[in-house]
Amino acid sequence: MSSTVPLVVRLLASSVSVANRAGKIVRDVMSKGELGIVEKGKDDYQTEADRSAQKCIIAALAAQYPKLSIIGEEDREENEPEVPSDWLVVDADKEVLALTCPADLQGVKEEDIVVWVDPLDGTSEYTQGALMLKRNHWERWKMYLIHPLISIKWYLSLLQSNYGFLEHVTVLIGISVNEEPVAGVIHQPYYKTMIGGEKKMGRTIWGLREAGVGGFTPAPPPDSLIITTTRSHSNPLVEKALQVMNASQILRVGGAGYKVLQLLEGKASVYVFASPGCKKWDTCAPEAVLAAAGGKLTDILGNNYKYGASVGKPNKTGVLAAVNHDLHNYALSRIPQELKEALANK
Ligand SMILES: Nc1ncnc2c1ncn2[C@@H]1O[C@H](COP(=O)(O)O)[C@@H](OP(=O)(O)O)[C@H]1O
Ligand SMILES: [Mg+2]
Ligand SMILES: [Mg+2]
Ligand SMILES: [Mg+2]
Repeated sequence: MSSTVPLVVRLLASSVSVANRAGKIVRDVMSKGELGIVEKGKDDYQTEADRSAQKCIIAALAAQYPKLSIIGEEDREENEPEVPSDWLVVDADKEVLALTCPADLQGVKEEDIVVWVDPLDGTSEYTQGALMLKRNHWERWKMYLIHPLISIKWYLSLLQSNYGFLEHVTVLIGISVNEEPVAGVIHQPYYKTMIGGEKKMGRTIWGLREAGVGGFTPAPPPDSLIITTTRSHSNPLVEKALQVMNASQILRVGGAGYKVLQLLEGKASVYVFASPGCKKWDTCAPEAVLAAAGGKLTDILGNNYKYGASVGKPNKTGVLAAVNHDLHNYALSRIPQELKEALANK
């Protein structure tokens, strides 16, 4: 890899390749069927896929960039055992390597960078997707017994709905400099495309400040106000903020990464989550990619989160994001003062 390429660009290119490998780990754990679920707290789970994908990302990046600060969602063991050699990805995405680095980031050193890693965003959807897949095998056989034609149709529709859950899962790598997210990767392990009649699993979306975004086709926001929000972590405050938006539709999906993808692809106008619960690793990469596409992610009060190594990890005052600044302003103007205060005083 050419050392004339500025560090931030090289690190983003490496992160794209590492996220692809981590996505394969996420799929492999699911196919083996042994999820190894651990309950970390209320509505907060971890699986073997979260643990292994994080080990892969951190080991691969630390081996190439030893002075980086890397913060991952999952706890690390005191003496981490060595990872399999094929997890130590050294490739770097060629398209990203060719990007022009913003002038003020050209001299950035490893010591100036904090990388936020969410090895698997949407763990609830990952575990529920697995459960439904298991149930479907049984459902399939039951339906074959009843009527072969009906069963094929039903089975296909059931498969689609399961597949929909797994599509919410993403791998997030966010790169911050001077506390600000400047670049990021959102990898979607279960995104399916057909290339020349062959099925390809997974896609990787990236963004770099001033250079733009890649890995997908951006689309304008929908004509009417469509909100995207949590599927598995709602509460009365979250619902109150949804009511005041006066939206034509509310989409309830998993993961901060997936909700931001919905904004970028024109499926939703605004992402509203008026509650603590998300952490810096949930929002660093999505915020960077969204900003590179001209959008904005803040807390519910309209303030930016900071991503330095010593900041508190929880995003206590929620998330408000939109694909452009006008929509963000509109959504912010709809949030009543008492709701802002309720979150600020939590
Ligand atoms: N009340 C809560 N408790 C724990 N985690 C929460 C939470 N609310 C949101 N999160 C975390 O924020 C991310 C997005 O949440 P949601 O899908 O509900 O929008 C998820 O990340 P992970 O899946 O990486 O843990 C989720 O765990
Ligand atoms: Mg989690
Ligand atoms: Mg997450
Ligand atoms: Mg996670």
